Amino acid sequence: MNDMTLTERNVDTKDIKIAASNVQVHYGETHAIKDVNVSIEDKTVTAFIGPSGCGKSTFLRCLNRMNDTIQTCSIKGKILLDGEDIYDKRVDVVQLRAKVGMVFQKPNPFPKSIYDNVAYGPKIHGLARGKSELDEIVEKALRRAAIWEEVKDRLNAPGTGLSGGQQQRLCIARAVATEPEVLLMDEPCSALDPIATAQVEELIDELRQRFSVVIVTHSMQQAARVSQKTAFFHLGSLVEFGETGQIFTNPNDPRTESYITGRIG
Ligand SMILES: Nc1ncnc2c1ncn2[C@@H]1O[C@H](COP(=O)(O)OP(=O)(O)OP(=O)(O)O)[C@@H](O)[C@H]1O
Repeated sequence: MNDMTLTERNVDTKDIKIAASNVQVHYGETHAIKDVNVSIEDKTVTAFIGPSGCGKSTFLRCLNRMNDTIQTCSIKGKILLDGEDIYDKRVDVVQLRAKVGMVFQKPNPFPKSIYDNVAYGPKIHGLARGKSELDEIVEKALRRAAIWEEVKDRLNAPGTGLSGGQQQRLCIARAVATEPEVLLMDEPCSALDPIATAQVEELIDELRQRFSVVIVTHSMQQAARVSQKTAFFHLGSLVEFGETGQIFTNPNDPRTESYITGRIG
């Protein structure tokens, strides 16, 4: 190995996981996303911030075609996952959503056992060859979501019987069980108390060792704590995107500054 190779390896060039270009979203007449271009890096937490109604959730949902289910919603532009167009007609949306998993604002476990909540995805995607392999996948996912110790003795109890914070970690376990490459989180802590929020935030930091996490949050403190990259949206436009530290301490755009100092929002 020569010196050149060593130098090149030391350069922090993260792979681009998702590249969105010229994305426009309409709900009927409402122009919700206006010409957004952004690259989401692998093994990075990217936070989407901005005032209510600015399009954060809409844009997040474009990244795994969650908006497909909304009749009035039309999307233009291009979103590439590892260079492949996710809106290509040949894309299997169920497979896409296994690769690009999602955790919602309100914990939404299925009305099934804790075990079945996590086993469901791996089962439908044929990830386990038998019961013991499925057991292993379920345990691994619950461990990764930092909830295994709390539920290992009651795997057959209903998921809906857990506390809010536990339910949210169960939903994270369900999302990671299919070995996603990207995890989208839409205000995942807004229904949680400060202790459960801290647990989920810690978990987000661990999850990014394995894949890329995109989180919509209303809490600027949370964005500053968990993310490395921040995107500020305003009235459907992506106003500013950059290193989280820079966005919060030295924003380039006056609108970003107004938002982070509490003047708009
Ligand atoms: N299903 C829908 N049908 C019609 N309009 C919608 C729909 N979902 C969102 N919108 C509109 O699109 C715009 C962007 O909404 P979106 O929920 O993406 O914003 P947001 O930044 O996530 O807001 P919040 O922080 O309040 O959740 C808003 O004008 C909203 O009213």
